[in-house]
Amino acid sequence: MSTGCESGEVQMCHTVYPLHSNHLGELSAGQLLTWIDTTACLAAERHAGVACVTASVDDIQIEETARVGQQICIKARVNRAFNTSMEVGIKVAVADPLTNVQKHVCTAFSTYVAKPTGGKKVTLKPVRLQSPWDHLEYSLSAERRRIRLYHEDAFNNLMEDGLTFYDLDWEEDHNKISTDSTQVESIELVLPPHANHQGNAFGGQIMAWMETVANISASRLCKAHATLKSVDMFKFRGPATVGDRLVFRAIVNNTFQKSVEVGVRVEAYTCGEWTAGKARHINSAFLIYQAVSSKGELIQFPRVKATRKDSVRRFCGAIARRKIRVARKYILSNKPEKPVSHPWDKGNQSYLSYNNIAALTVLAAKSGWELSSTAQNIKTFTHDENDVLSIKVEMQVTVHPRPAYLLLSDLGLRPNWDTHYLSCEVIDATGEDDKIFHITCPPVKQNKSRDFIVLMSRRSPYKNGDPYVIAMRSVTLASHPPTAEYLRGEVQCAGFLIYSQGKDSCRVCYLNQLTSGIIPYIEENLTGWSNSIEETAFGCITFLETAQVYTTLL
Ligand SMILES: CCCCCC(=O)SCCNC(=O)CCNC(=O)[C@H](O)C(C)(C)COP(=O)(O)OP(=O)(O)OC[C@H]1O[C@@H](n2cnc3c(N)ncnc32)[C@H](O)[C@@H]1OP(=O)(O)O
Repeated sequence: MSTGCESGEVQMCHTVYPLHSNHLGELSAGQLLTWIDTTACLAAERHAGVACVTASVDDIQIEETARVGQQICIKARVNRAFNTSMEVGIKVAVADPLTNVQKHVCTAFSTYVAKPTGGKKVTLKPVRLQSPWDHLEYSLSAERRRIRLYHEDAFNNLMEDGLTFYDLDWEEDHNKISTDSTQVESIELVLPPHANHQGNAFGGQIMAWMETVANISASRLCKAHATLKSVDMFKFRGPATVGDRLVFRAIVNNTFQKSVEVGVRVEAYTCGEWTAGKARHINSAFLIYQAVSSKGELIQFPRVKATRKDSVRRFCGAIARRKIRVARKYILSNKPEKPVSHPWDKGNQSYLSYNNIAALTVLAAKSGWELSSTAQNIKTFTHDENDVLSIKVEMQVTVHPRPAYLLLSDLGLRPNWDTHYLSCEVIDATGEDDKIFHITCPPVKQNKSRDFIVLMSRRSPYKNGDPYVIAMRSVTLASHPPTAEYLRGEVQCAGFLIYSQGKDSCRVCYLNQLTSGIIPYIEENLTGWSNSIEETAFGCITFLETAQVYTTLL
């Protein structure tokens, strides 16, 4: 292990030996979590100059598996010191000595608190910022801290909604499974090798034990060897010390299409507390597993049957956590985005119009949409693939599909039902079915108002059963360049598909493949602070049901 360079970075390198791996010869997730925690804590202590404890660990997505014989390199550094706590950023890579190929395993952010000395809290010195990267991480860490400290409130908000906004019987599915057989209980005694010199059990060791029981629980449901894909944000509520008995209880909370969430609760007891049955709840964590079939494909899971009060709470909790995870991933990602707008000129108009319709049709047909809420006649879904997040809102409307199509494709009417639209005017057109709109939207988070230049292409069904399609994507128009008045945003792929459901009823699906220009408008919804998506959908249904009378008169 190196002592770190000038920048305060601490590195740990290991060759993966059989003792670090599972029966498949892959580095065990528990061992990885232990190394991550140790390296990060040492980076924190290097900055603080005193002993530190792990307060919390943000979501970790594990992108690559390391195998026996490969080398793991963990780099950790303090991004920002707050008051008594600091954020440590960790990067893990795996290298194969035979091929020299290096791959990214995961990025993690942990918070460490300097242990009080002589009963007094230790105020940390600020971090010395050198490179532009240091400055970027410094400012992003404040945003991450905000989300971290509100994590519990965000979760509680979503749970309140979850119970009102999720109808467990929304689909008739007789293949739903019970998770009762996935309950696992295990006990560990904290011995000196599991603890630091002050006798506190290492956070990484506790995480490794949690992973062991969670893995057993997930494997029982998968009927295959489960692999840890991600760890939800969690906090260390209180310490465990040498001599404590730690009881771990795991159970599968919910399944998504190709993953399962396992919840693990850890209770600590001294010998006396053990006999008296007085538990200290020191940690709860939620781990996401996947499993591969004998054909090498990811196993698809049936839905979970939640009947008892407790299993309903765990079922809804898993959906709420998934929402927060997805939101965090996209809100905090600072990956550069390629511009999505193409110039709208005579040479490519038909191509852009075709592409507009085709992109929306392909987005709608994708598999892997995860349901996030159900409420009366509205269902919302998310789709998270290759770092692209999309949302879908399905609305049941008692309107013939044709008036719904005419009303929704007249974007000038949209400010009547969608508060995210301030104004919308036609600025160019090649006919009734392909129009360019200039849309303005209200400011979010003290930023300027945004505007969008959007091509709307619409098509009636060619044959019975096809939907009406209204597609939208950004284009650039030389006559309407970005101005100082607005932040110019972009729409990658959005719009409506309207399916007939009998004489006077239709299913309207709104889809949007999110870009950084759109995320600010639904960020609070994604993180559980508002129901703006559902409220807008209610507005849309009411608008269609009351306005249709006018279109039928046309
Ligand atoms: C070598 C390897 C060693 C590995 C190290 C370990 O494993 S240690 C072992 C595992 N970890 C533990 O045992 C820790 C158990 N937990 C605790 O002891 C305690 O919960 C705690 C010290 C972390 C926090 O205690 P309190 O909540 O009472 O303290 P207090 O409210 O004053 O908060 C102290 C600082 O922590 C921050 N803080 C509190 N909870 C937080 C959370 N979930 N995520 C991020 N930061 C948090 C606060 O904002 C504050 O920062 P500011 O002051 O900056 O505003």
